[in-house]
Amino acid sequence: MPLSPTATRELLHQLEHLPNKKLGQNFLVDGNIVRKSIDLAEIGPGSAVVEIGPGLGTLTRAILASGASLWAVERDATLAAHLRTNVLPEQPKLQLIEGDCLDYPIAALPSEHAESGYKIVANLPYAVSTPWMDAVLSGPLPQRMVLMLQKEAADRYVAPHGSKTFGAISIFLQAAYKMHSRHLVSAQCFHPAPKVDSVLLRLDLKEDAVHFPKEIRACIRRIFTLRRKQLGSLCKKEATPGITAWFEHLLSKGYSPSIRPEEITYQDWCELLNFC
Ligand SMILES: C[S@@+](CC[C@H](N)C(=O)[O-])C[C@H]1O[C@@H](n2cnc3c(N)ncnc32)[C@H](O)[C@@H]1O
Repeated sequence: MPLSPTATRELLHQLEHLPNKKLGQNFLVDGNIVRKSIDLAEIGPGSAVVEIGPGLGTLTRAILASGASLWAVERDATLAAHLRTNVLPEQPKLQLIEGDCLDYPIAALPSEHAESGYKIVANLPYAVSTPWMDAVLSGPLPQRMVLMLQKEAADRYVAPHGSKTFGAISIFLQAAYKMHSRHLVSAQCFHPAPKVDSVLLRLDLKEDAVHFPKEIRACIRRIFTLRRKQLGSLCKKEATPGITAWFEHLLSKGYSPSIRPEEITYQDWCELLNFC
């Protein structure tokens, strides 16, 4: 396992591979962070786990060492070939596909595992973390996610209503997940060191998780593209009886007619489902 910057540089040299910035190739080189990710995930024999972007296979091997079964998706052809040659043959519990996580948000996880409870453990490619999360939220929802993320994205996921970063993704995530823990991770834990701050986040599925259907997620996303406008005029624009009735319900609860979308709590956004 290349758990030092030197070993990682050597392996990349052997593979004649330069880390690709566009694919967010910042490889983990810190054993403590790998261990922490596995501890937070609480996985073992019998667990079904999905990993996005296994890269050189560092986190991958640690997940497999726990005894879990793993489904992974890697977009980079060189890294996927490395994993097929050097990791797959010795790891019967690994299923790897070469592809884009936006097309395969939970890799090739079979539907029986997706329905009966699975976890996601990943050091995400930061550029696609939000559209990927949106795809994951289409369901079936994972029981737990332990994710390395750009701090800015993590902040949006857990932003409280009323803050500038509260948006559609905050509503969908907070309706379904509770944040168990959030740790800042130093840039020195990666090779090459990223220029942005990173956070390790654990999210656990709530017992009373609320799942927004696709059309309602699209409607809320449209509303948040005009987040500085008054919610009343945005609801009028949407022009559906459900959203009009929901807005009237908000007014009856004491919200001001000039309220903006970001000032509504995620719980009140969840009530939209009772009207649609
Ligand atoms: C931050 S690195 C993590 C690598 C490895 N898991 C680790 O922790 O060292 C992100 C990984 O995601 C891969 N990747 C980037 N975009 C992807 C996409 N759209 N779909 C699947 N994998 C992607 C990169 O090639 C890279 O291997």
